[in-house]
This record gives sequence, structure tokens and C-alpha cells, in this order.
Amino acid sequence: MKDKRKSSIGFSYAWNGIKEIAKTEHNFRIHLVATILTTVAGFTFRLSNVEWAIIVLTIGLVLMAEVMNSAIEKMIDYLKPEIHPSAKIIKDIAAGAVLITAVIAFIVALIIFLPKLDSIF
Ligand SMILES: Nc1ncnc2c1ncn2[C@@H]1O[C@H](COP(=O)(O)OP(=O)(O)OP(=O)(O)O)[C@@H](O)[C@H]1O
Repeated sequence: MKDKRKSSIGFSYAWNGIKEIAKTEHNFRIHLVATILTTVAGFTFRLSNVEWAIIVLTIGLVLMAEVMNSAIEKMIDYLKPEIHPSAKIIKDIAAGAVLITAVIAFIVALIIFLPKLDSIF
């Protein structure tokens, strides 16, 4: 019982973190919109189970990278609020991780949706 309460408190802290990022991070909101559009496209093109699994994993990868990037940005702003070359490179590297996942998501979208668009036109 005690463990259950503890884990639900942990979940509420995690949810609080996600809400904070959704409120403050512009890029995260853009990725949420992309998630909604991709989901609509998925239903429109009647994706197979395997295609859905790949799309869900890819969306998760991008959102997770965005959340980790935001955590790193906030940590740097807290530890090193002034301009510093190390602060710059740490934030640039974290942003690089998001860029990699966004490129992967774009390629996955091309592989899955292009043939379906092709069959329509
Ligand atoms: N303290 C700092 N010292 C040096 N360069 C910084 C510092 N903070 C940010 N930068 C540079 O500015 C870039 C953008 O940083 P910022 O914290 O605004 O990230 P962002 O991606 O614009 O964040 P947000 O998602 O909040 O808009 C970083 O990638 C880094 O190159």
C-alpha cells in the first residue's frame, strides 16, 4: 500500500515535469503538434500494427530526447546562468541529440507515408 502511494507520488512529479516542459518549451509543443498530425495521418492511411509500432517508438524517441534536452538546459541555466563556453557546448550537444531524433523521425515518416501517398496520386 505504502509502495503504491509512493509510486503514484513519483508519477505525479514526472507528470508535473512534462506539464512544465509543455508550458515553457516551444520546441516540445511543436513536436506535440507533429505527434498529433502523424497520428491523424496514421489513422487516415490505416497503418498496419508494425507501422504503428514503429511510429509510436519514433515519436517516443523524439519526445524523450526533447524532455532530456530541456532538463539539461534547465540544469545548465541553474548551475551556470552566465555565458560560458562549456555551458554553450553542453547545450549544443543536447540540442544535437534532438536533431538526430528529428532526422530519424523524418526518414521514418518518408519510408512509411511516401509509398502510401504514391499509391493515391
Ligand atoms: N550560458 C550560456 N553560455 C553560452 N552559450 C549559451 C548559454 N546558454 C545558451 N547558450 C547558447 O544558446 C543556444 C540556445 O540556448 P537556449 O538555452 O536558449 O536553448 P534553446 O534551444 O533556445 O532553448 P528553448 O527550448 O528554451 O528555446 C545554446 O545551444 C548555446 O549555443
